[in-house]
Amino acid sequence: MVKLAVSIQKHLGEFRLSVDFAVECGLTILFGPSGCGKSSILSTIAGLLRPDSGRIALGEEVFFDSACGIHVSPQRRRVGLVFQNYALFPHLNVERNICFAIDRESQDFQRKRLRELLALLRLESLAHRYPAELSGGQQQRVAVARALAPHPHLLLLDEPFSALDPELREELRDELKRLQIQLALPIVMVTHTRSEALQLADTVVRLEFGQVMALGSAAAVLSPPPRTGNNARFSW
Ligand SMILES: Nc1ncnc2c1ncn2[C@@H]1O[C@H](COP(=O)(O)OP(=O)(O)OP(=O)(O)O)[C@@H](O)[C@H]1O
Repeated sequence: MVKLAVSIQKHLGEFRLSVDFAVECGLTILFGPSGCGKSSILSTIAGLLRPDSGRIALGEEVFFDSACGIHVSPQRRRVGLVFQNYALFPHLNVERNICFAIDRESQDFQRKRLRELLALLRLESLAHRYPAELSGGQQQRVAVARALAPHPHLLLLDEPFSALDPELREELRDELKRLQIQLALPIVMVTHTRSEALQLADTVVRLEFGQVMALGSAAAVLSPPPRTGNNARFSW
């Protein structure tokens, strides 16, 4: 199985991120309270944020290694990233939002890949709608289709369900799990919702104050909180 290994340090103003973890690829959840460094970790894996030092590798592919002077550009990492707000282009319809991310080998290739992605994310009937004409869940599916378009080796999701109502969250969690299994694609997802982590995770990395506090199965890492302490910051 491919392993994602992240061992990095980064100063962000007063905040110090210092994490060292390796996960077998499946669905990994980065879990922790607001401000603990989850999104910053995703950004370093995607290549949008450069660590001060350390190493990031996915299997044999080294994305970053300060000791060897390696910093692969985001475009060359083959990492798909879905932001919290989905970041769709408002002036492009669903089809064109997705096509934007498909390698332009040929028109036939592009049409074929577009059909595959529309079917995979169940978006066929929405292909000509604009983002403003879609529900939050539909926008999220378009964002995932766009992230998958260039055949990434890793998919990163930053709180993908945060804007959705509870019923839709449940449905889309199931869809995500289906996708992950169907595509055998490693996924790293950020959440601070415990139920989400319990339902989805093969591995949970629990973070606090820019550091890894625990790593393991969801059941092991997310055991019920003690009665005292400041766990109120988590969504238990
Ligand atoms: N460019 C920056 N300059 C200074 N501080 C930053 C910068 N980016 C992030 N930070 C700080 O780094 C810390 C970690 O931020 P990050 O967004 O990674 O946390 P998070 O766990 O994803 O939070 P949330 O769950 O609220 O999205 C925060 O304290 C944040 O204020």
